Amino acid sequence: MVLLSSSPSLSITSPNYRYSPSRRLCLCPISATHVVTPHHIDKSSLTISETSSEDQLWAAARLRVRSFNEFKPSTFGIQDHKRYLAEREFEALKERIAGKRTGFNRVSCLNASLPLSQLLSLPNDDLCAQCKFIENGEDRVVVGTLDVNQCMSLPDEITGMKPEGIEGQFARGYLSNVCVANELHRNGLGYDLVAKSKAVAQKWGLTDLYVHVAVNNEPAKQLYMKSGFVYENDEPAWQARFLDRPRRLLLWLGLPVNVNSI
Ligand SMILES: CC(=O)SCCNC(=O)CCNC(=O)[C@H](O)C(C)(C)COP(=O)(O)OP(=O)(O)OC[C@H]1O[C@@H](n2cnc3c(N)ncnc32)[C@H](O)[C@@H]1OP(=O)(O)O
Repeated sequence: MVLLSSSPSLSITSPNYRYSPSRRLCLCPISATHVVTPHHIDKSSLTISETSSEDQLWAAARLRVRSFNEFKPSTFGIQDHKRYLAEREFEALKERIAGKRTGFNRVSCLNASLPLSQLLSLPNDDLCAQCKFIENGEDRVVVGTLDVNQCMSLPDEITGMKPEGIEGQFARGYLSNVCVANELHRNGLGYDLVAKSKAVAQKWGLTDLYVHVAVNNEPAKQLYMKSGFVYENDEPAWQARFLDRPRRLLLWLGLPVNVNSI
C-alpha cells in the first residue's frame, strides 16, 4: 500500500473511498505518529489571508496532503503519489473557489503564512520545501490553512439546522480542511485561523457557522470549543460504519448579524 492513512476512511484502498476534498476534512485523528516536538514561533510576521495566487494555492494543497495523510517514507513511488494527491486537491480547491462546484455558493481558502527565513531552524526542510510560495518578492511558507464554505451542506456530512427555513441556504457556512503544519502545532495558529474565518463568514453575512469533527479528534474538538463552537448533533454509528470512517460530531457557532455584509 502506498498511502498510510491516519484514519481507515482516508485510505484510497478502502472499498468505500470516494474522493471528495470536503469529505475528508475532519477525518484526521492525531495518532501517536503525528506527535512531533512543537517548534515555538514568533507570530509578529504571521499573516492570515485569503489565497492571493496559484503559487499560494499549491502550497496550501501540499500542506493539506502532508497534514491529512501519513506516508511511509520508504515506500516506492511515494513522491509521485504525494504529487498526485496535491494536484487533485489543487484542482478541486480551485474549482470550488471559482464557484464551479454545484452546491457551493462561495468558498474562500484562508492561509496562515510565515517568512521562510523564520523556519530555517526547523529540524528538517520538508515543510519549507513543500509549502513555500513567493509573495511580493518574499519567500513565505503556508503553515496553516482552512476553507470557509457557504453552502447548504458538505457532501456526506450531517447538515446544520440553523438558521431554519429558506435563508439557511444563504446564511449557513461550514469550515473545512482545517490544518496546521504538525511541527508548528500548539502555537495558536489553529485558533487564529478559525478567528479569521469567523470574520470572513460575518463579512459574507453568515449567521451560523458549522464544523464536522471526528469524535476521536481531541485536538480539533478542543480547538473548536475554545473558539466558541458547541455540540449540535452527531452522525449515527451505522452511517459512520457504512462510510468506513470515525463517527462525526456537528458543532455550531452563532455569529452576530452583520448589516454591512457583502
Ligand atoms: C473541520 C475540520 O477540518 S476537522 C480537522 C481538523 N484538522 C486536523 O485534524 C488536522 C491535524 N491537526 C491539526 O492540524 C491541528 O492539531 C489543529 C488544527 C486541530 C489545531 O491546530 P493548532 O495550531 O495546534 O491549535 P492551537 O495551538 O491554536 O490550539 C488552540 C486550542 O486547541 C486545543 N488543542 C490544540 N491541540 C491540542 C492537543 N493536541 N490536545 C488538546 N487540546 C489541543 C487547546 O484548547 C488549544 O488551546 P491552548 O493552547 O490554550 O490549550
